[in-house]
Amino acid sequence: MFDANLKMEGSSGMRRADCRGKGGAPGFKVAILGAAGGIGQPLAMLMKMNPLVSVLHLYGVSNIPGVTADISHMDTGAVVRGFLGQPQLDNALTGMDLVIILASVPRKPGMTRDDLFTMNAGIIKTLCEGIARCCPKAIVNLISNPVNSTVPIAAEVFKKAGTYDPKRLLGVTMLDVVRANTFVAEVLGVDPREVDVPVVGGHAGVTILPLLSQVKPPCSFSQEETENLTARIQNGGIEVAVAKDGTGSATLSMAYAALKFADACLRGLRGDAGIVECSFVASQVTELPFFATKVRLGRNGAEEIYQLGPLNEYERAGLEKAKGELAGSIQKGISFMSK
Ligand SMILES: NC(=O)C1=CN([C@@H]2O[C@H](COP(=O)(O)OP(=O)(O)OC[C@H]3O[C@@H](n4cnc5c(N)ncnc54)[C@H](O)[C@@H]3O)[C@@H](O)[C@H]2O)C=CC1
Ligand SMILES: O=C([O-])CC(=O)C(=O)O
Repeated sequence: MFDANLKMEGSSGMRRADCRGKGGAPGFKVAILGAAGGIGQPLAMLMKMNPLVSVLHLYGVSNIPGVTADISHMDTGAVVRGFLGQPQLDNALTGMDLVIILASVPRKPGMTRDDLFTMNAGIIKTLCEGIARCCPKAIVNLISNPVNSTVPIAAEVFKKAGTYDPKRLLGVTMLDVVRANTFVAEVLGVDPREVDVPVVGGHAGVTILPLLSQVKPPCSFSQEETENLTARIQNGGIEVAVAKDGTGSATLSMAYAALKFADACLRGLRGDAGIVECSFVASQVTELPFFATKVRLGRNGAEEIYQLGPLNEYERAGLEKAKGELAGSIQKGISFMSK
């Protein structure tokens, strides 16, 4: 019964799914890798609701048939197809415009994101080799932790394959921005949708650097508010992982943030003007080869990378700490690929 979508690779179920797709709305082809996990399931649902998506490929190593069948019953435009296990990776990726990578292991309380390196580095390498083979022009949204190291790993894989385009590889730090907007709005007593906090650096601990002096609408915070807000934004991941008591890390807010970022990338691909979001990308803003700042998203990915803007003394000190930790995490990713 399920197999409407899984057996579809070469079965009558596939033919049914394809037929339904033929009259589908024009739009982009999106693959989610790790689609049956904690973030993957709600993200798959949100992407199925996104009118910019015409084809949605769900790839993973377990539970893909059920998630695919379930999502495919939603009466929205995107055609959904499931792909289970590494032998189906290439089919999942072929022809994709945007690939969102979640596949990996999340952390538990007491672990740092870096503790995930050993488990996740090899997974990211394999998936990126697939992207280089099957959809080298796709925009890649890399969510799997530790982002500060997985993005350099992905860059090295693409360089090795001769497909590297730094504009198309985007580390997702959107959840830091989402959290910053929410926590700042709480302090200001305003609607979070009216708040815009740039968060720069990377995606772990002190490398997450909210620029509270650049909040829009313009506002000011006491030193105590600045320190508390910065600490809460930097520790947002721990706050959720501790509350989940060992059962996982942030999934629902991350799916929301991933949708927000992927939608911005798709609007950029469509040619919309003025799409600006924060992302961890190859960068010359600092002496480090990768750094998160605001970037302008366009038909080719991150087409323009913005400078940091004026920093106050507290932020300048935060920047030095962030760069110290980031340098090691980036090097760890690069070294993994040179072994
Ligand atoms: N960038 C960010 O802001 C955030 C990143 N994350 C990270 O996102 C990642 C996913 O988190 P969750 O969805 O909560 O984890 P999860 O464990 O619930 O889901 C991960 C999925 O990946 C699949 N998977 C594992 N190995 C795979 C492989 N070799 N090939 C394909 N699929 C594979 C698993 O079967 C599972 O379905 C973690 O690395 C987590 O740390 C989480 C929250 C925020
Ligand atoms: O904290 C974690 O492990 C997951 C994550 O990256 C976040 O929630 O920001």
